[in-house]
Parts: sequence; C-alpha cells; structure tokens
Amino acid sequence: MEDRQPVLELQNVSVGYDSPAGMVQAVNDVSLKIYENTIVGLIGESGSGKSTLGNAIMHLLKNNAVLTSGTIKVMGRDVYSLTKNELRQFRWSQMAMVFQSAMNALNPVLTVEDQIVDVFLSHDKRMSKQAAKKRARELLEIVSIDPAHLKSYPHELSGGMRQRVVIAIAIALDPKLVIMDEPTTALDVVVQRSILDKIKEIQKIKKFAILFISHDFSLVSELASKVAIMYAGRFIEVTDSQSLMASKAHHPYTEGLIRAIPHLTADEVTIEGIPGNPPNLVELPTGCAYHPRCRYANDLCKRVRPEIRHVENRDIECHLYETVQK
Ligand SMILES: Nc1ncnc2c1ncn2[C@@H]1O[C@H](COP(=O)(O)OP(=O)(O)OP(=O)(O)O)[C@@H](O)[C@H]1O
Repeated sequence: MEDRQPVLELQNVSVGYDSPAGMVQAVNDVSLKIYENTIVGLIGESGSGKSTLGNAIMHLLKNNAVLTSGTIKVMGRDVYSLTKNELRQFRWSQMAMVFQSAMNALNPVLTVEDQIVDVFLSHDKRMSKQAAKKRARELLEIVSIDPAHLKSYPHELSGGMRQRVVIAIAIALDPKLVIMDEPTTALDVVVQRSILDKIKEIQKIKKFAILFISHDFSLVSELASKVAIMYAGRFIEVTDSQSLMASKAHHPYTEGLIRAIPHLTADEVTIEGIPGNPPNLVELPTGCAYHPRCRYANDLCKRVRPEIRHVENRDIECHLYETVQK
C-alpha cells in the first residue's frame, strides 16, 4: 500500500485564522494519506477545524486564514505551489468539493444545464456546447434527476435535488478527490439516506477518493472505511471504521462521541453528551487539549501534550490509551 501514490497527502498541516483575539489555531499539525477508491471520514464537534481543513485542501481559505505549516499534495502535486491558472484547472478536474449548503454553491440565475455546461466548457476549450449539454444530461441521470430539470433554476428544485446537482457538478470532470463537507446535513433523514446511497453507488463506479466531513458518528462509520477524529484542530485518533465500531478501546474523546450517539430503549431516547466545551483555539489548554473534559486525565495529561503514536491498528494521541482504555 505504501508505494502507491496517495490521492491526498497531508503532511504536518496547520492553519490559523488571524482574529482580533489572536491567532485561532483551527488546524494543528495534522497528517493523513488517502488512497484511490477509499472513503475517509472526518468527524468532530462543531468548531474542531473540519471545514477549515477541507477548504485548505481546496486552497479556498478565507482571507484571514493562512496555511502556517505543512504541505498538501493532491495526486502528488503540492496544491500551494500551483499558479492561479493551474489551480483553476486543478480544481474540478483533480479535486472537487461539495459544500454544506447547495443553495450557496449554485448560481440562482442560471439553469442547471447552464451551470453544468459551464464547468465542462471552462475546462475544455475544445468541447462543443452540444457535447457539453449531452454530458450534462448524462450527469443528471447518474445522480437520478430527471433530465427535464436541465432547464430548471435552483429555486425550482427541492433541497435534495439541489444537493444532487451539486454532487453532479463536483464529479463532472472525474476528479480523483472529492471533499464532501456535511453534504446532507440540511436535509431530512429520508432524503439524506437516498443521497448517501447515491454517493456510495457513484463512488463504487468512479473509484475516486472521498474525504467525508461530518459530525454524525454513525453516518461516517457506516460510509467510510477509515475515520479521523478531530479535536481542537488535531487528529486525536485515526483508525479503520470496523475497529472503531467493534473495539471498546478508544481515545477518551472518541469514547465520548460514541456515548453521545442516541440510544433507543423501550420508550426513550437517551443521549449522553460530553461534559464541558471545546477549548478556545486562541489559547489552547496546556498538555492534552482534551484534558479539561477528560474523565481519566492525570497530571501528565495536564502538563505534556501527547505525541501521535501507532498502537494496534490505530494512530492515537493519548497518554493513557494502554492504561485506562481496556
Ligand atoms: N473566518 C474566520 N475567522 C476566525 N476564526 C474562524 C473563521 N472561520 C472559522 N474560524 C474558527 O476556526 C475554528 C474551526 O472552524 P471550522 O469551521 O473549521 O470547524 P468545523 O469543525 O468545520 O465546525 P462546523 O462543524 O461547525 O462547521 C473555530 O474555532 C472557528 O470559530
């Protein structure tokens, strides 16, 4: 596996936001490789840095954000060494992103057909408009939308249909990497399920790699083969999803996330939240950033930040993994 070229390679990536309060350490020294034909889930509470990392990979960071260290390679190319023009070509054809809100991703004054045709024509100057229209129709069929909707405007479609259009646009140029940032969060459960099934189906055929961002633990563990758990900008546990669900030994934060999955009993739904709040990313706690919320934390956790270690079949950032987790 190691000698294959990863589709995505993150090496010690850190991203900070310049803010009036100081530098917000949104992503803090993360490394990860994703190979073709795999889905990797990125889970964490709100504010843990998931979207910032997704945007950083796409080189779409906000103006006040900087990649403070590390390299991001997609198909072996350092995304931050590309010229503006190269980057424009690289996006969509090598890497694409599906954002949370389809409504914001689509242009309200263009028909679905025009928006898809635009993607083709702007990347392939030799393609005829007629050929692009044909491809647009095929794409809608792939995402199970009646091609009659080619002439629809975004506001004429349901939320689920709009999100399918966004997915169609993302995969239009057969990118090797698709980042999906909570692509179904705004949708009801039934629509969410049908879109997830569609994503799985298309991924199986196209074999691209997906980085699937979500705060929904059950959803990600079902969809992804590997999962990275993010806390305060760091990957505190990275493992395959089978071991994640089967094993009882986890990072204490992962354990908390699993306990927070709603449990259905006879006539009750119980949810056990993680006590406390995520830390202030301008002034991280000393030692392990999770220690103020961790039920096992000891003096070492308060003083020394744990290094990421490979233990059993996971990468884990916890001093106490071997002692209290079994
Ligand atoms: N433009 C910005 N300026 C300053 N800080 C920001 C900015 N955007 C995000 N942040 C901060 O960066 C941190 C990470 O935010 P990010 O949106 O990446 O988290 P997330 O895990 O994707 O959360 P969510 O699930 O709510 O989208 C948060 O503390 C957030 O407040």
